[in-house]
Amino acid sequence: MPMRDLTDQDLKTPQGADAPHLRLDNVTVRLGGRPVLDWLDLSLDGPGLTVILGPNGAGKSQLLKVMHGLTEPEEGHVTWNGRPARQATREQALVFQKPILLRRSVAANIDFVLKARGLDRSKCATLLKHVGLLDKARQPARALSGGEAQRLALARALALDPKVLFLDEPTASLDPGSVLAIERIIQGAHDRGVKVILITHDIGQARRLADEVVFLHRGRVAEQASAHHFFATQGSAAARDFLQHRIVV
Ligand SMILES: Nc1ncnc2c1ncn2[C@@H]1O[C@H](COP(=O)(O)OP(=O)(O)OP(=O)(O)O)[C@@H](O)[C@H]1O
Repeated sequence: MPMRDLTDQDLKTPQGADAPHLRLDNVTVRLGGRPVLDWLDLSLDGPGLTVILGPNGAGKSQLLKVMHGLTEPEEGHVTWNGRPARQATREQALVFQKPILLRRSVAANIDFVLKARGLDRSKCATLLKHVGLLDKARQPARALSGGEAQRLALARALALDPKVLFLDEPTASLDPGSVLAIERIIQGAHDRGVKVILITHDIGQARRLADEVVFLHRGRVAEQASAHHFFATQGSAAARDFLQHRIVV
């Protein structure tokens, strides 16, 4: 594995001329004969950490896939800085709740994406150190614990120097220590100017990390507000019920 000293530059996100601007207009996705995103409108402007909250089945994961350009909506448009979402995927990285790792070493999982994108392969060690996995570099990735695997998935995502990082429940079913370790990595990316869009069911995590909250209900944006405002005063009964751990209808 190529090794060299750490530099600040290794983890610095290249800043484009613009902070990212996302627009979804009238987005509809139907699955199994029913709309899971239903004429949805949403704008996310500038950097910061946006948390997407909502009950099970609200359409959060589908929304993330549409924003990332992985799924084409049947109706409507998704644009990043005016370009169709599918043309912006190389500036973005997505981490799923259950990371899919190559049957190779921990280091090879990072090296693979650096090589594939023609990026500086010598930053592999830097990234592994950043997520606390340098001592496991030569171990099989498939033997990592859930929390370690998720940290490797984050390192692999950060290897792409994304301007936007999509995270779909990255800390689900992890212990509190692992959750905090991953939150520190997410916060670090946010502090370096990466736009982070995070789905979580952990309200404490949303309070700790969010600059802005988007509350999704039945495939539509029920609320969008600064985190401070959202947690102080919810504008919809659905969001109030959600925060009070009541069943959202
Ligand atoms: N392939 C599919 N075929 C039919 N329906 C689907 C399919 N994938 C997802 N759905 C439905 O779409 C709806 C939205 O799913 P999605 O996974 O986006 O919800 P979510 O808000 O992320 O839920 P959760 O919090 O449980 O992860 C759900 O009702 C789900 O059952």
